[in-house]
Amino acid sequence: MNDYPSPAVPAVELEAVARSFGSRTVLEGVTLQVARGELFGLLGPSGSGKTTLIKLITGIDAADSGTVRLLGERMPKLSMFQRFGYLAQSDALYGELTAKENLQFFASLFGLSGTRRDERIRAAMGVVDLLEHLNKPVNAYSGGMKRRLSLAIALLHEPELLLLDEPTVGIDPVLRQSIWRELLAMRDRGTTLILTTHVMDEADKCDRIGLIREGRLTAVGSPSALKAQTGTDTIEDAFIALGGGARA
Ligand SMILES: Nc1ncnc2c1ncn2[C@@H]1O[C@H](COP(=O)(O)OP(=O)(O)OP(=O)(O)O)[C@@H](O)[C@H]1O
Repeated sequence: MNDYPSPAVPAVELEAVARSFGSRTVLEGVTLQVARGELFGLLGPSGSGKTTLIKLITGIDAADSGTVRLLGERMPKLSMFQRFGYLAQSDALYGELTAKENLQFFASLFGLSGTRRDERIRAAMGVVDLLEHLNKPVNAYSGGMKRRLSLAIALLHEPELLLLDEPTVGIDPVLRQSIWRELLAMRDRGTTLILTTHVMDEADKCDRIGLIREGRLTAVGSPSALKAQTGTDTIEDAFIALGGGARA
């Protein structure tokens, strides 16, 4: 018996999830299923609860009520840590170390070693176009390079599920396109991807989008279904019609 769930088990299942900080309700009544192999985008104004929701899915944070399941397992659960890749909104890197040393450190956490580790480091750094900067200390990296290195770390162990919080912020348009080609190729190989974005043309590339407003999931559907539902031609107009509004 392997420990992979059957494809019938959703990648992520949220049931009536709620989370508050003090007296402030940040998420309420969030129910959602993301299928395995799906590319799912979370959209919503700044402060609407996207990052909080991603953290609940990773198990970094726990819901106050409701259930969060990841690959069939009730979260939070520490042993699930190797099963997904997570790109946090802010980069968590060791500045004094080189990129390669950072990658080696995370590889050991993910249980990668030997030739496979070296191959994966080169492959992940190739995706983000940083191979020639492998031996540079991270302190000498630009903000965009740090973001790309963080993405390489999230991809390092070829996880079956990737959670990416604003993956292309600070990345130039050319590289953004090549990263998106890779994200779509991963999806086509069966990886589940859940990401947050404020970029409408990125939202358009998702299989389905969930719109969050003030902690509630207000609409879920494919980009074309959301456009049809609102009688709009662009996902940006659909987003506004569905109450997405401007950034707070
Ligand atoms: N640990 C915390 N303690 C208190 N408040 C928090 C905490 N984490 C998040 N919040 C609050 O919860 C709300 C939602 O934050 P969250 O980061 O989930 O929003 P977001 O949709 O990801 O925003 P952005 O698009 O700007 O990243 C915000 O008002 C934020 O201040």
